Amino acid sequence: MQHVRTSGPGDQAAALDVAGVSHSYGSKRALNDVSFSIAPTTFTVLLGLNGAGKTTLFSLISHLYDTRRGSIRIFGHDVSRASGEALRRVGIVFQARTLDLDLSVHQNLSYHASLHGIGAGEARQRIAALLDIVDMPGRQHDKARSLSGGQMRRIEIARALLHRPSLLLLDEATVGLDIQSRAGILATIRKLVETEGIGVLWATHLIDEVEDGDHVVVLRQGGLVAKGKVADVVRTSGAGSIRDAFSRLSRIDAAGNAEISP
Ligand SMILES: Nc1ncnc2c1ncn2[C@@H]1O[C@H](COP(=O)(O)OP(=O)(O)OP(=O)(O)O)[C@@H](O)[C@H]1O
Repeated sequence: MQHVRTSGPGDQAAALDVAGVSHSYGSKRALNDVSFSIAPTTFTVLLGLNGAGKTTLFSLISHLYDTRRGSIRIFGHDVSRASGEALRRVGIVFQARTLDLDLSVHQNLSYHASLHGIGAGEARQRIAALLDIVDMPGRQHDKARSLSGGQMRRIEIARALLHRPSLLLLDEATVGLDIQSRAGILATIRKLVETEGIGVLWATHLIDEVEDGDHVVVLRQGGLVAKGKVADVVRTSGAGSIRDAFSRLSRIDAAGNAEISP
């Protein structure tokens, strides 16, 4: 993986720079000294089995939790010290469903547009354009309750893009969806990298969501066990495929210890 380091905020900075981040819930260590960077306009898969620490990392990046050990920078802006500047550049789709089911698609989106200071006229145009991008054209007046799980996810993706972020984070965005909806949403997000030039961090435990050209960051029990381009991770782990590499990298012995050192 390309590792971009800069001394301060700016366009040349990494889209996301996670440096030496640890987090504990009481005595439970959920993340342990995790460091990686993602470059702008790349699709990076954050891979980890249940409990690997993906959601904890997203909670720190989105400043739901304060980062007490290590630092997180978004385009050079420190999430703890300049959270407004940092978070303005990021859109987030959380694992849990967050649409208000009693509101229409437009009402759900325009509420968030106003939170971002987008006026009503601009919001209307932006919403129409985003519904096209997420393959839900003209669905402004549908009640959220009437949408399928996959369609709701698409609206949540549109909502995360309202303020034109340069980095999009998605936490298990396809969980609970059928195989066709999963593939469709993944294709939509991959296209966004090309057409909108945004960087994406896609968290999943599903190895079939990884493609050969992707970058991957692999977490196991809160530790980073691999990072880089798929081909590099496959080679360094001595595996024959990314599926095989993930299986080896995620392996835990009977005593609950990791079998392969990072
Ligand atoms: N609020 C909490 N209190 C205590 N422990 C927690 C809390 N949230 C997460 N953990 C623990 O921290 C570890 C990492 O959990 P996390 O949810 O970040 O992993 P994950 O990779 O997102 O898994 P999943 O895919 O199941 O959501 C797990 O051992 C989990 O049990």
